[in-house]
Amino acid sequence: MYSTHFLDLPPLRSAGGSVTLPGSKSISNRVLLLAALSAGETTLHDLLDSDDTRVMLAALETLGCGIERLGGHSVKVRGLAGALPVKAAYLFLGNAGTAMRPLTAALALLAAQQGGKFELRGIARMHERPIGDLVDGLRQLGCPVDYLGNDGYPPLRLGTGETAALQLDAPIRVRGNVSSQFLTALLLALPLVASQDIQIEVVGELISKPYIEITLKLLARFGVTVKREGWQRFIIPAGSRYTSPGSLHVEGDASSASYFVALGAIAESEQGITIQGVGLDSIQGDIRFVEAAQAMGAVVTGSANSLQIRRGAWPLKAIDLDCNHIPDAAMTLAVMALYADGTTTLRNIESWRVKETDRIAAMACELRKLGASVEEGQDYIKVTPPAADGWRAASIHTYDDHRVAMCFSLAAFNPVRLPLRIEDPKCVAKTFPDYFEALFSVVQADAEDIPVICVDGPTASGKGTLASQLAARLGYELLDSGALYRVTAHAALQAGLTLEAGDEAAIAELARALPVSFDGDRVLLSGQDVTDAIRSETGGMNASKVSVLPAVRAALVELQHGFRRLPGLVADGRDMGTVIFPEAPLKVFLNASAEQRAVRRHKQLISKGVSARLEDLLADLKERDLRDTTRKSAPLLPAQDALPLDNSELGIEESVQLVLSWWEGRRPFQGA
Ligand SMILES: Nc1ncnc2c1ncn2[C@@H]1O[C@H](COP(=O)(O)OP(=O)(O)O)[C@@H](O)[C@H]1O
Ligand SMILES: Nc1ccn([C@@H]2O[C@H](COP(=O)(O)OP(=O)(O)O)[C@@H](O)[C@H]2O)c(=O)n1
Repeated sequence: MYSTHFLDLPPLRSAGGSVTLPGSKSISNRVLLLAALSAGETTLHDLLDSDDTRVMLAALETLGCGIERLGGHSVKVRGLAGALPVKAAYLFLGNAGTAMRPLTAALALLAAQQGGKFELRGIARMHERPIGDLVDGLRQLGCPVDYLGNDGYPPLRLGTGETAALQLDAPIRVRGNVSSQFLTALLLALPLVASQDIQIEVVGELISKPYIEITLKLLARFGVTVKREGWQRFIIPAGSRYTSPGSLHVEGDASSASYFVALGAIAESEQGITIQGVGLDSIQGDIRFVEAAQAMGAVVTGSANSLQIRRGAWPLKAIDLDCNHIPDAAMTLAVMALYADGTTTLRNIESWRVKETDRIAAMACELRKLGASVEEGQDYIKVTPPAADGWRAASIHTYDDHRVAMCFSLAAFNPVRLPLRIEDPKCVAKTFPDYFEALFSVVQADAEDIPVICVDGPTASGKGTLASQLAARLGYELLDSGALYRVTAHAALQAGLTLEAGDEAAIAELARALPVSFDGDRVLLSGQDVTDAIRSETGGMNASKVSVLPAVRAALVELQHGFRRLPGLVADGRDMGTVIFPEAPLKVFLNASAEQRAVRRHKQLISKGVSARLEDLLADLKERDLRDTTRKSAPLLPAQDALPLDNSELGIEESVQLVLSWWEGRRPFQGA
């Protein structure tokens, strides 16, 4: 996951390959609860790992349910078979609506039936999210429920510790036009107490039917078949009992699929995009996004559990669509509209106004930043793409809304090759923590569009420190080119070679196929951790010796170019700006006095428990400087367009901030 303040996407060119989607949030939390309420053990595979599911798992453990994490995205749940081993508990449910509502219903009923007492709380925002309709329904059933804060909102106390008689004769009436999660909560909970037929009556038109359908299908997997009359009446048959299906795979999230369906429709591609984990048999309503994408031009084929998408019509075809059936995925259509041949109108989307943010206002504002013309109504949005010369490099504000962040990433395919900034990219954690990693695994940019920041300079000037900080703040890849010379020298010595010109060809051959890999800050040679060996002062001196040999330098060029990957690169070395990435948009030449550098290195070594004499270090460092600056091949010199930075008097953070401000000055996102 990218936890940076922002993530800059270079202009993207094409796409192709396969992505596996994280599990559906709605399904994950429903099956966790169902498995916990069932008799028997259930192994759940492909669960979503997110804030909401973590909260649910913790709550179930508190309630005495056995949870065994099997690694990957699998857990084994030992069900409670409807019994309450823990009769009193305090549950903190964060901001997880998909945990708060169903747990409220289930625990209120079980507390009344078995004499329990539970307190359910969340974060402040959770205490502003209404729950009154559900509480009214539970009170009709005879469950004692108390508001501990404001009436109509969590926190709640469920039960009194005594049993209470349940009234199951009269139909329970719930309003259909409020959150379908209340109806889902009752449907999940009532089979626990179905000593007789129990009826739920929906008053008014039921919204979000696809989500109720998911609930009913999952109940059936756990052995409970609810009868329904249209969408107005649901009957839970007497004697219903949850039984474990043994194991169950959670489908990939169909709303998350929309970004990759759109990607397939937008990007040039030889092989197309394949989505694994969700397909045409999906039980999720948002799978119907596929039809909307097809109407805009996507060519989609699929099987039960996967989808293949290719670009069809280009430009995309503008559409006019009622999006009531796919409210979440429809945001993706608003971004696809940037590539359409006219004005796209998305109607019946008033629910966007009350989601994570006012999504109609948010989409309109951000689309306009890109240059689109947007008309916004109470329940619709009309998007007209920018003219070819009307596109702007925008910094997209994401409103703590995962879907805004994900759908706008597709604007990086703009035809005028402008980069795009996504603010607060970690907001995708709500449903798809590794969204950007998944995106980068299937998209390509032209190498010259992938930005490189070069940090060159002499030993102990702070290059490594500065470069790794820059990479961390920008979410960029890091190239520690010195490590490659260090590993080459190490491999040469291991192979019995000298580090002199006589062995140049042999060392170069080794370097050309160097089996080096990086694992965090560990350096591996043929899978063996050689970090400590190469990071020694002798390792540095040996590197300096092999780095003089032109054939060795040439042999390492391709390996270094390979580090230029999405979304960008910070490269640290001696010749990054002069030889390896001469067209890099920012080059920094770092320096500090030899004495300062010797003191820094001395401190660094002492802190690692390595004893060293300052005078020796100063002499070594001067020797290395001399060799690096006077060698014939790629000597240590500032590139002509490098910005010098003498950090003798600057702290680390000051240096980092200064270079970040230089970088910002070269980015096109004005006023970001
Ligand atoms: N601007 C700075 N001010 C003070 N110390 C620094 C600064 N930059 C780096 N250092 C310290 O100097 C030492 C050498 O830095 P390092 O990044 O390893 O240098 P290089 O990669 O250029 O050899 C480290 O202990 C680091 O914490
Ligand atoms: N791009 C590079 C990087 C390192 N090197 C050589 O490799 C040696 C070790 O590099 P390094 O960056 O790991 O060393 P320090 O600056 O951290 O001491 C340097 O002294 C250079 O001689 C190089 O020639 N070109």
